[in-house]
Amino acid sequence: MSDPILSAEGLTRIFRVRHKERMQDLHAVAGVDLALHAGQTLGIVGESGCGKTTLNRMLLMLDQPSAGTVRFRGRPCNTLDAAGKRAFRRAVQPVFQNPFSSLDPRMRVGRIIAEPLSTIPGLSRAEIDSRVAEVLEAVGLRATDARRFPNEFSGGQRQRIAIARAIASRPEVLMLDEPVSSQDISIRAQILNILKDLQEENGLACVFISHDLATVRFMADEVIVMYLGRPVERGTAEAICTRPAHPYTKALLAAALPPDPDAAPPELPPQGELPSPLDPPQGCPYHTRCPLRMEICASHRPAMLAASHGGVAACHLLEPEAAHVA
Ligand SMILES: Nc1ncnc2c1ncn2[C@@H]1O[C@H](COP(=O)(O)OP(=O)(O)OP(=O)(O)O)[C@@H](O)[C@H]1O
Repeated sequence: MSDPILSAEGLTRIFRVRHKERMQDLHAVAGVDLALHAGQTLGIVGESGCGKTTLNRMLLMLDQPSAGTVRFRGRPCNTLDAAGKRAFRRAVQPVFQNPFSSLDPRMRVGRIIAEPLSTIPGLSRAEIDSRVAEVLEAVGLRATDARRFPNEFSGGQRQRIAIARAIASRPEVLMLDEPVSSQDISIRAQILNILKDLQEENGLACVFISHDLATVRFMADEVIVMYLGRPVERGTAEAICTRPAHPYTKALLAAALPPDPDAAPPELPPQGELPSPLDPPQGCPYHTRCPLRMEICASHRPAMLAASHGGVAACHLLEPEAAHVA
């Protein structure tokens, strides 16, 4: 396989926050390893607060890790010089969740989309206009929409404008942070299909972040499931969604499936609330909600172990001596 375009080792972000009158460490992301190859889509899934956005911001070089390294084409991002950073900004483009706040309402759509093209030296006005028209059409809008302002468009159209801007500089990687969760259900499939077509036509690599495993399954090749800042399972989207090994992934999957009146209740509903990341449980971080917890889960954090689906999961049930319990 080719070298990864973007990769991370031991990526960790600790925020210092005031809690109950004293300063405390909050481990928003802890020890994430990943590698993104050309043309591949990596899904990152987990419920609100599990660290997805913080991870995305570090991968985009918008936030500094507290520990660990992000690499762009093998080079640590914190060693990139000005030219390296420009190359990174051109190659790695974000699409955020909310196109109402991510598009400047005072700028015409054409200027918004042309912004990332400023990282490409020597482009003429005509070349910029032609690329803007091309990407507007690629997302199903009209070239003449370049003259309009964002508030003249619906939410779904604005997200398409955000996608047009992201692809304008012919990036290698799209970083998609909940790109459809602020959209009406009827618009979601349309935007996901546009993204999938762009991905296939341009060989784009994508990081696709979502709380919804069904959406991630549609978009991603590989999936990392996060819980309280840590990866708890990873594998192919097909494996994770058909043969999940971790009880948390099973719970996410049950929540993502459309309700079936004839089906039995979900096998493993999670119990209780998500613990505070300021006071994470000892041992396995999921043990306080896990219906299959064993004694060891409260005291020992499980290592990532090979799962039968070919990926890995951090669960004591995968240890050979637990086989009789599973
Ligand atoms: N700047 C910050 N300062 C302090 N804590 C933060 C900061 N940013 C995020 N956090 C905390 O880090 C944890 C992870 O947050 P993050 O936004 O990355 O999660 P998420 O999975 O993206 O959730 P959501 O989908 O709700 O955005 C949360 O507990 C959050 O409160």
